[in-house]
Formats: sequence, structure tokens, C-alpha cells
Amino acid sequence: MIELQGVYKDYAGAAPVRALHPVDLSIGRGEVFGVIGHSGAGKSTLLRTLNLLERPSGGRLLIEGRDVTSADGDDLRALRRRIGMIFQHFNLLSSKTVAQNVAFPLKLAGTPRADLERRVHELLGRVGLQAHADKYPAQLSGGQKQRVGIARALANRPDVLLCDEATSALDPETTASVLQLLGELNRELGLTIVLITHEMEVIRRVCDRVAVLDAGWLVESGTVADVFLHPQHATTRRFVLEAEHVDERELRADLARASGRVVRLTFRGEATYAPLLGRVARATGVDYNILAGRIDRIKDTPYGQLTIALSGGDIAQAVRAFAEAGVRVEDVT
Ligand SMILES: Nc1ncnc2c1ncn2[C@@H]1O[C@H](COP(=O)(O)OP(=O)(O)OP(=O)(O)O)[C@@H](O)[C@H]1O
Repeated sequence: MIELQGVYKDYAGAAPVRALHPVDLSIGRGEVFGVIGHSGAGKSTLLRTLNLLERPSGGRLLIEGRDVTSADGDDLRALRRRIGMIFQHFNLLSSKTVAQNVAFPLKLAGTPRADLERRVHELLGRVGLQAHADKYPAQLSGGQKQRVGIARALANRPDVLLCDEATSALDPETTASVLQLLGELNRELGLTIVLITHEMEVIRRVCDRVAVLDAGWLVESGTVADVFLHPQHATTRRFVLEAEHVDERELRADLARASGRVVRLTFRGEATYAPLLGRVARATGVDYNILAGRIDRIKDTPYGQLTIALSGGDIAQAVRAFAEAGVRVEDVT
């Protein structure tokens, strides 16, 4: 659906900045793709190149195989209609009602009046706001405002929805309901979603794949499970530890105190629920001491990750037994 080939971005000015170093990236149709990074990492810049709100300084942007890097005029307008966008601070028109906000892009596209009212009604139903059609943005909660933003972005039936920190201004419960709505839109409309965030929780809940940006460099990308269960880059590792509320120094101190062979076991899917630890311990005579652990879900897939110290018995045999049961075993040093 979307392909970036060596796209980079320099901002001119008194102190020129390379906000984005050359990025190669493919985003498939119907995917929910997340980009995570700290403040200033280049997330907004990357997202805004996808609908050419920022022109790349170099490289190529392809939409369904067509090079649109230099699109302008009618081509640019057509591109923007295919790619909707929602924002952290919603960007609603405060002097217009909910229904008028949603109608706005339809009017710009020249939708006939009768179709327009039907479509607005349908869109407000889709985001659960039919009862609020005549309210003004100031009368809505943050979550409701973002739903208006989503309805407006969907008005012209885009193929892609770009989400610029769309839940960063919302409390956790409202964040969950907006993410659930995005998940439904992805499944039911086949909408391709690209979102940027600094919160791993957002990625974990809705994304299929993720890219990690660090100081303008794309340092890691892959399926959410692969990237977050086995992070390769220091920045990714920090995001994972932060999300799990693990203090890196305390973790190191705990590991230094542990005796025996310390391993991290990663269970995915059904293996998460198998009573494997006890079975392997009995069969091999190994004792295990659990140092850290978490059982959770990445999108719809359950996973478990346990850091354990193995001692006594046949440790090599225990490690083989875990691996044979489909559990990934990594030594922790
Ligand atoms: N219009 C601009 N002119 C000059 N520099 C810019 C401009 N926009 C962004 N930058 C710089 O480019 C770098 C990347 O900014 P960008 O907004 O893409 O990062 P971000 O990851 O989205 O950060 P945040 O989460 O804080 O919004 C930063 O150093 C920023 O100061």
C-alpha cells in the first residue's frame, strides 16, 4: 500500500536539521503499522511525509506502486482524499457542530446535500456519536472529540488513516476505547492504519508491525511480537522496560544475586498456558527460581515471558525440553 524508498527529510533554517535519515519501509494494505520513538525522534516528520504534508528532501514515496513523491494539484488532492488523518489535539472547528465538522470534508469534495446528510448520519453511527450531532466540540469529552476527528477523517472513504499521537491527550480508559474503535475500523473496513506514538502500550494493543525511530534513524522494525519480546536495539529495550515498569538497575541487581543459569523463557500462543515449568522440573530434577515474569497479550496473541534461575539436576536437558515445547530460551547475562 505504502512504500518509502530512502526517504529523508532536512529542515532548513539557521540551524539545519536532518529530522529523518533515509528510511526504507513497506506498509501492507489492511495493516496496522506503528512507529514508536521518543520526543524529537522524527515520528511526526515520517508520518507527515506519507500524505506529503512534508515533502521528502530525497527518496521516493510510492502508494500502491505509483510514485507520488512530486504529486501536486489534482493528484495531490486525490492522494489526500485517500489518506485521512487524525491528530493529538483533534483539530476540530470550534464554531461548528459535530455534524458540521464531519460534513466539512464532504462539502469540500462536492458531495450533494442529500447524500451528505445520510453520510454524516452513517459516520456518526459508526463512531457512536449520533446523539451528539448538534453539540459543539467544547461540549464533548476528549474521547468524543477524537471520535469526531475519526468520523471526519473517514468521510471520503480513505484507504489509509494516519494517526498522529491520537490517544496521547486521553486518559487510559478513553485511550483503550479509541484504540478499540481503530481496531474495528481496521477489521471491518479493511482500513490501513499508520500510527505514531511514544507509548508502547498503544503499539502492543493494536499494531501488527512496528518501526522504532531513534534520533531520526529507523533502528528496528518487524512484527510487534518479535520486536518487543526480543528487542535488539537499546532504545527498543528501554521502551520495553519502561512499559513493564522495570527499573533496569534493580533488575541487574536481582540478576547478580541469582545463582545458577539464568534464562528468559518466551511462550507464545497456547504454550503460554501449558504447565510446562513443573513438568520439566520433575523430569530433569532442576529447581527453578522465578526472578521476573509477565503474561499478557500482543494484539490478540497471548504471550508469557519469565526470567528464571535454573539450578541442580540436568539443566541442559531442561533447556532442551523447553525449546522442544516451542518455548524460546535465551541466556540472560
Ligand atoms: N518545521 C520544522 N522546522 C525545523 N525543525 C523541525 C521542524 N519540524 C520538526 N523539526 C525538528 O525535527 C526533529 C524531529 O521532529 P518531529 O516532530 O518529527 O519528532 P517527533 O518524534 O514527532 O517528536 P514529538 O513526539 O515531540 O512530536 C526535531 O529535532 C525537531 O525539532
